[in-house]
Amino acid sequence: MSLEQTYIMIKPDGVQRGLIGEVIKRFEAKGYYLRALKLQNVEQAHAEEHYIDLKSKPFYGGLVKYICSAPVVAMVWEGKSVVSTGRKIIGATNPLASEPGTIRGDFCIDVGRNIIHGSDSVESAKREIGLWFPEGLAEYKPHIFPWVYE
Ligand SMILES: Nc1ncnc2c1ncn2[C@@H]1O[C@H](COP(=O)(O)OP(=O)(O)OP(=O)(O)O)[C@@H](O)[C@H]1O
Repeated sequence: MSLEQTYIMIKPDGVQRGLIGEVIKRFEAKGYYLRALKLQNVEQAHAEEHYIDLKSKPFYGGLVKYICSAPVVAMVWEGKSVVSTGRKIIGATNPLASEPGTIRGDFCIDVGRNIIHGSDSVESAKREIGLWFPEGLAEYKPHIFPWVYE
C-alpha cells in the first residue's frame, strides 16, 4: 500500500480561536495518522520560505506577518491520498466558497484568516515537511491500519 504524507498547519487564528483539537479530531477520525506535531512561533524568514511561491502576490507581506503573529501548530499526517483528501477536509481557500462540513466552511469567513494550511501536492508536501521538520518524524506502527484499510 502506498501512503502519502502531508503538511498541515493550524495558523495563528486557528490556535488563538481554540480550534486545535477540532482540526486534529477531524484528521484523526478520518483514519489518518499523526507523524509529527509541534506548537511554535514562526520567524519571518521561515514564513517567507514557506510561502515562497506567493512572493509576487499583493497579499504576501500581510500573509507573512499573519503567520508570524502568534504560534502555529505544525503537523504531518500520513495515509492513502492524504494530500488531496486533506485539502477536501480543509475546504476551498476562500472560506465563503468552502462547503459546510469542511474546516474552513465551518469555522471561518475571510481568506486572510482561513485558520489552516494544507500542502497542495505530494511535491509541495515533501518540501514543506523538510522545511518544518528537519529533525524528522516520529516512527511507530499504528494499530489502526487493519481497521481502516482493507
Ligand atoms: N486574496 C487574498 N488575500 C489575503 N490572503 C490570501 C489571499 N489569497 C490567499 N491568501 C492567503 O494565502 C494562503 C495561501 O494561498 P494559496 O492560494 O496557496 O491557497 P491555499 O493553497 O488554499 O492555502 P494554503 O496554502 O494556506 O493551504 C491562503 O490560505 C490565505 O491565507
